[in-house]
Amino acid sequence: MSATAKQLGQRLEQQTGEIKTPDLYEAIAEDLYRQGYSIRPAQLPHQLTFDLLTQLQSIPEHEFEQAGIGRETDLTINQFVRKDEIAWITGESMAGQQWLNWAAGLQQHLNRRLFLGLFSFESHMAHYRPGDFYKRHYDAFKGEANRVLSIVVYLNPDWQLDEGGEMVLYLNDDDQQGIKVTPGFATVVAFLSEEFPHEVLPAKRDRFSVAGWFRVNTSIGDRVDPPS
Ligand SMILES: O=C(O)CCC(=O)C(=O)O
Ligand SMILES: [Fe+2]
Repeated sequence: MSATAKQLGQRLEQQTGEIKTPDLYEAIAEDLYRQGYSIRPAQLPHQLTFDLLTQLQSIPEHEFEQAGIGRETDLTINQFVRKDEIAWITGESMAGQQWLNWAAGLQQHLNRRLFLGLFSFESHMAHYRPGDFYKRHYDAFKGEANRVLSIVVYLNPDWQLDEGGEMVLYLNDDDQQGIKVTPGFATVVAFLSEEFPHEVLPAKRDRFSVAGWFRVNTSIGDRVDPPS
């Protein structure tokens, strides 16, 4: 291997291998500061990723629910928009708890570095069967001050490029091309919820992921929002 190819290999490895958790938090903070989103291939701790996959695959089919659109009372199920199935993470499983701890660490880091004022976190596991999709959408709407930061991690070992299932992150309303993210093992994506429309393309195989949203505290008077 020539020196340059070797250097390139090393650089790629640095960009795509597992890195220490504080370094990953900082890398995400810097990406968000610079561009409002962060794409970090294969960088979530691999043991955590593996444990989440094992946990997800152990959930009985009947505990998954058809994913809806919108919040609580106005939640609607629209199979033309999304077709995945989800299970909320409550921290009852060891892997779920470790994930919530990881996310709490990220929340703290981002609040310190970027003053985002993130206040609470909600998260679910998702299963997209072959052919499932989630059409272009925003996770939050401007001015509603609820979901501020979205995060998605992918749990799929050996994902091949021709298996589809990419998440396409669009940089604004007019962007029709977007950035395609392969849902490969331990890849982390974070983005400002109000700024980036995105979609999930259908895949040829089962696609497993964890998605989460950080909220700010929007309580007014004694109306508590978020509820927990
Ligand atoms: O799984 C993904 O890549 C993104 C999922 C998503 O956009 C969502 O659940 O809101
Ligand atoms: Fe989304």
